[in-house]
Amino acid sequence: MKKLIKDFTLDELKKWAEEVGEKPFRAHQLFEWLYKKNATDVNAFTNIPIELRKRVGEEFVLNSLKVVEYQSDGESIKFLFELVDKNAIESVFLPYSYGNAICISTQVGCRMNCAFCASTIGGMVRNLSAGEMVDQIINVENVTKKRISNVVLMGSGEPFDNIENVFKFIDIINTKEGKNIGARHITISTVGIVEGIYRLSEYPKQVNLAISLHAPNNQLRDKLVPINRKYPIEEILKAVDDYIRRTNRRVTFEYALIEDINDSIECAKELAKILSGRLIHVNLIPINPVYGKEFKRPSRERIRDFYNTLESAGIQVTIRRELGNSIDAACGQLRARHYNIFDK
Ligand SMILES: C[S@@+](CC[C@H](N)C(=O)[O-])C[C@H]1O[C@@H](n2cnc3c(N)ncnc32)[C@H](O)[C@@H]1O
Ligand code: SF4
Repeated sequence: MKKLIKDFTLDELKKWAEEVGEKPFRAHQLFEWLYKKNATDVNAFTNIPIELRKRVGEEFVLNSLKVVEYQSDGESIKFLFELVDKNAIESVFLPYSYGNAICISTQVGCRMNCAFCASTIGGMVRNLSAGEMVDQIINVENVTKKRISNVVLMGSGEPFDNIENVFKFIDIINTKEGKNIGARHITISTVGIVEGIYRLSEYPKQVNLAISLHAPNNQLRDKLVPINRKYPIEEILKAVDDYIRRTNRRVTFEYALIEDINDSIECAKELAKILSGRLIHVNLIPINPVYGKEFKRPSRERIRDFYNTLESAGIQVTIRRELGNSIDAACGQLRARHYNIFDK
């Protein structure tokens, strides 16, 4: 079976070149075509000898994704891709004033079972490889004709449930000869897998960390985020403190606001209390309604009151700019609809 060429780091591709009797600089040339020029057809590699081009074509898949559909709301664009094995994944292109961001998927589905998330409907199918994550960037750039400067791992899947491939992906996109995307422009969002947070503290690249908290106490979080029973809030905060101590980097806490569930002033006060004194920032996300789930978005006033309570308690807080609401933006919805997962 053919391998995906974007699963290879530069060093691995150099090794491959040597194994087939070529000079290591050929790997640099291949990287240039794949990541600087976003080429997906081996015939375009004009500075590579024809024999070697033939070999690359025989041994490797150059593009692992097919664009099935994309929807735009005038700003963001949501993509549905088909993988070589016919599974489907989503990515979202988000233009910001500071540059273009992409929200990528790290798994087909997710096994964490969060109550309000469409990604987990239908369960976890498989991990994505590093190259399949890289290809989300390449394909979105090729369709939009825009360069991506920021990457958030906030699509379907739990990045720390697929940590080796995620670190390899970061290596490939961060490499100067690859996409050359700065580590500080890459954000990993986790449901709070504690071992992953400790691994990230030791990871040499300065990527950002976001924690999906969504509740100020274990009683409520157990219901919304079932993996909390394994990794309760106090264990997550311990790991976050360790991360901040070692990296001196600010951590973001994501809090999806759900009407009458976690949006009371009491919840805001409790949240401020457990987070205060840390180098952190809270990002409030008014929940995206998910087909078949009962959760509702709070009123503007209630969101504002929650925000004000945190701010007056000295917590740095923002409300997420709502891009892509009209396009099934809640992660996993496009894919779930594609496969009629909602009806199963
Ligand atoms: C889809 S997850 C992927 C990354 C990782 N698994 C996590 O939970 O952080 C990215 C973010 O989207 C949030 N999310 C999931 N479903 C949502 C919904 N219906 N509305 C708003 N945010 C949602 C998650 O809680 C998380 O903060
Ligand atoms: S919110 Fe994240 S961890 Fe939870 S089910 Fe969705 S993708 Fe998985």
